Amino acid sequence: MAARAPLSAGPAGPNAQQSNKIPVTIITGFLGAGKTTLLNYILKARAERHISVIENEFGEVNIDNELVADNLIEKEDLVSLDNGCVCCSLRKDIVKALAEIERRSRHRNKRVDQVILETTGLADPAPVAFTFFANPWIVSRYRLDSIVCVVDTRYVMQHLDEEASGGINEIAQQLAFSDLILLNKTDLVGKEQLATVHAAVRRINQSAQLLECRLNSEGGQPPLSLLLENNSFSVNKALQVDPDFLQSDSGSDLEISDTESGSDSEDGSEEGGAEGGGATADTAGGNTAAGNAAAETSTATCCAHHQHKKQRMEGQQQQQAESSQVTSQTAAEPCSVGAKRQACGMADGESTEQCHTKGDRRPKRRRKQLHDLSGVGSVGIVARGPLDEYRFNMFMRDLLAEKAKDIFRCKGVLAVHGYGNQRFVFQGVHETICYGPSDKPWGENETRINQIVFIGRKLDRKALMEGFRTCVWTKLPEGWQEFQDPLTLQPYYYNPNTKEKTWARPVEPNATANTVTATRLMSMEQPRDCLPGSKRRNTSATGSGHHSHGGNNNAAQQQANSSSSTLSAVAAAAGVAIGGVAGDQQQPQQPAIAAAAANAAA
Ligand SMILES: Nc1nc2c(ncn2[C@@H]2O[C@H](COP(=O)(O)OP(=O)(O)OP(=O)(O)O)[C@@H](O)[C@H]2O)c(=O)[nH]1
Repeated sequence: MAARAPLSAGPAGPNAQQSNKIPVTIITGFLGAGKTTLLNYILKARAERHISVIENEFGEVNIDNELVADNLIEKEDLVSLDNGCVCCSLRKDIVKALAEIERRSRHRNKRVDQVILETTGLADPAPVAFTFFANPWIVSRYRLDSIVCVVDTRYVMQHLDEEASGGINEIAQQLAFSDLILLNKTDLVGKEQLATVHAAVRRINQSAQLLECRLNSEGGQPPLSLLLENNSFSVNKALQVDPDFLQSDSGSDLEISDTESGSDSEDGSEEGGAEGGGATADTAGGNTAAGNAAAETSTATCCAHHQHKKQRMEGQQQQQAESSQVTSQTAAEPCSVGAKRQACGMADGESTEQCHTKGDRRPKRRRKQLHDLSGVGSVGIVARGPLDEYRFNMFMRDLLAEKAKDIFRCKGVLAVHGYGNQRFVFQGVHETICYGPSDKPWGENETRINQIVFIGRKLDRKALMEGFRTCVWTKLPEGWQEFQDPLTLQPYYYNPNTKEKTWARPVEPNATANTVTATRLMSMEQPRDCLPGSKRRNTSATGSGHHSHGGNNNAAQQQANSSSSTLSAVAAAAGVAIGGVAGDQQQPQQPAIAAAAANAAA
């Protein structure tokens, strides 16, 4: 895409350069907080604004694509990253996604005014944000406008308390890095709980703007002007939260090598073939981006060689401690951020990016995020054929009665017997379940494929799959009829020939044998040799692949690739396509689906 038309006429000079860049808003927030609801609200309320969306979903089934698609003007406005988590393994894929957005924009001759990136509910936004400063191609075209964090006021305290002891607290990280924090679902909490959440959030982030809202109801949403284009992301603020924000690490997924500087190869455009073709063409065509990029690359890191002690935030207290520590360092150290800004001739009010055009070092990649979510994983289930409503309700009721605390999130797109073409969307956050019709009906001849994902602790893949199998509607065997108990509405079955009566639905043997399949349990636990302090930290896993969350080692990779039950394979066996780039065949590499599907069948 050639230089983008400015959104508004701005002053000449560096600020004008900034305003020519496409603003990017990162939406973060824990599982089920309301990120997709926010995104859909923005897409509905956007008026003339052309918005492209990057969806990153953990797990191998991408339900959010379905939930967002209806609000897109065109399906090409959505690029999905569904093979892992952007903060761990897919940062390079962000670059590819942006190159893809640009390619489509050029192809359709349609400008993009705004990009919104929705991260997974477990992502640390810091490394994602870092990508917007470390990658020269991105720096030349995009600017990080703000990080918006959505908070589920009903469950946030539970998660803050629960995980603080287990290493990195995902929610605390998300809160700490955000510029705007939306305290959502205020309809589900009382004043006291709201006050507790307010105080807890403020302890973690003193500077972000806080807004209470009800994102799923009209009148409860903040005005768009508060959400987009408010230019509130600040590198200095990010450095206060994490002194390592612009520091290097030893990984390879975002490394900028000498040969890559000033070229687009790092950005994925070279590797991505057609995906990134646009970016390459621009650069080759003498676009100033390459120059900007090289300049930015060479110095983005006048801040990058600050030798702040390696520290990661572990819960609120440490974050606060770091915050004050950094403040004092900034004031005292000759190589503090503030000092560097002056050394670079950067006046107050100038962006860090301008500062970075005068330095002498290129950035290296920020340390790869390491999650340690012991016992947390996800299971995706695909079931062919409509569900029996009663049995599905009972299955979910029993499951949540036993495991609501451990099931952080479940969501799905379902077909239910007796409802014709009506497609259903199923949403669960712990025991809060929402289940209703989707705006998009099933196509007349579309195969009914249910997709559902469970994310949580100690998931029993086999039990989930077998439980779900009992929910699939099957034709009654010869002679049986269905009745309903008038009091409980529970169905029962009667065979007038044999006079048999049963509450359990009679099923022909093997009636559902091949209709239900589940992904392997994708663990989010950090493999031992990737944990801090290990000498065997993997640096080879790059880009798109099937990585477990934070588990980017070869073993995990091999397991993922050879898994006979990945959802892609399952989906292939079921005859559906899942995830990938909506409306485009040029997708990130998928495993050999046919082979995997054969394994799955075996
Ligand atoms: N009661 C209530 N429910 C809400 C509100 N906002 C969103 N929800 C519901 O919360 C559930 C989860 O919302 P999503 O937008 O899918 O959450 P998410 O953060 O995108 O979820 P993940 O992507 O899975 O992490 C859905 O059932 C929403 O309808 C709100 O203000 N009040």
